Amino acid sequence: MAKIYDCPEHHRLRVINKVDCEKLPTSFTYIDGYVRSANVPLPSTVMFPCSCEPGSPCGMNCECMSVPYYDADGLLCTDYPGPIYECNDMCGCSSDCPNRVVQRGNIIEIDIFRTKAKGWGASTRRQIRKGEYVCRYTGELLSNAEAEERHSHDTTYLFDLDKEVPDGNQPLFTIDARSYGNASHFFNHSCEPNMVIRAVYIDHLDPRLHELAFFAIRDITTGEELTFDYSPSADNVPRCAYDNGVSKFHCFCNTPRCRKFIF
Ligand SMILES: C[S@@+](CC[C@H](N)C(=O)[O-])C[C@H]1O[C@@H](n2cnc3c(N)ncnc32)[C@H](O)[C@@H]1O
Repeated sequence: MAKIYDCPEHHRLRVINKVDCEKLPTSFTYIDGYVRSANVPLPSTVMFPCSCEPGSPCGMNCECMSVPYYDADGLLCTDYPGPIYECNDMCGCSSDCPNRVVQRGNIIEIDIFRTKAKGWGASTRRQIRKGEYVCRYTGELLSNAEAEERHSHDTTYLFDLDKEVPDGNQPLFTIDARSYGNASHFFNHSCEPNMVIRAVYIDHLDPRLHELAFFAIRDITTGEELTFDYSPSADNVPRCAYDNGVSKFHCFCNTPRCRKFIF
């Protein structure tokens, strides 16, 4: 009973259901950017330009490349865990600068498909190289308090903007992808994922409001499900902590190193 339909309202997403008669929920609206709550300020606009030759791409001597986030092909150096500072509107460098990746937008076409045990999931329509940028995490930009109040029972669509928040401190803002978002709304959890998420700064340097972008951490084959680890620090938590009932979300990622629970 394979059903495949193009979703004009969901941009380039193609929806495939070979499992049941479920259709994509109409409560979800596709957006590539953000819906900003009144409680979220605009980011502070302080930016620093690099000093590269106008019109040419940055070279390895440029101060913005002193931490090489990307290689010459625009692939993320996946061992680098920190935030990425891309060249911005004040920089003179050209649009093909290797330090302008996320800002060029995503070019990977993604299918939404019905999984057997995890609801909807997302897969790639073409091969993705290790380090390749996949897409941003988009949705409603809320204050952390607003997000907690809305979804205290199920936080799986919430992404705290906490990449620069010291351990133990609360982030100020959160992205909620439950009702608005792009293909990342459908990214499921895996204990052995094929993507990571990184903080990215493009047109501002406000640490409270960094962007979030997904990158492949290994080569991904055509048709493969796109996944990330919802709880990466849980790798260090002994399984007995889950067995003792601390966690409640069962994981069906079905990978050899599955932790059995998402969190
Ligand atoms: C952010 S949503 C992902 C998209 C979702 N599958 C859907 O149908 O819209 C997170 C939800 O997907 C399901 N999910 C994601 N990863 C899972 C996994 N590894 N095992 C079981 N359920 C999973 C859970 O229901 C979770 O609350």
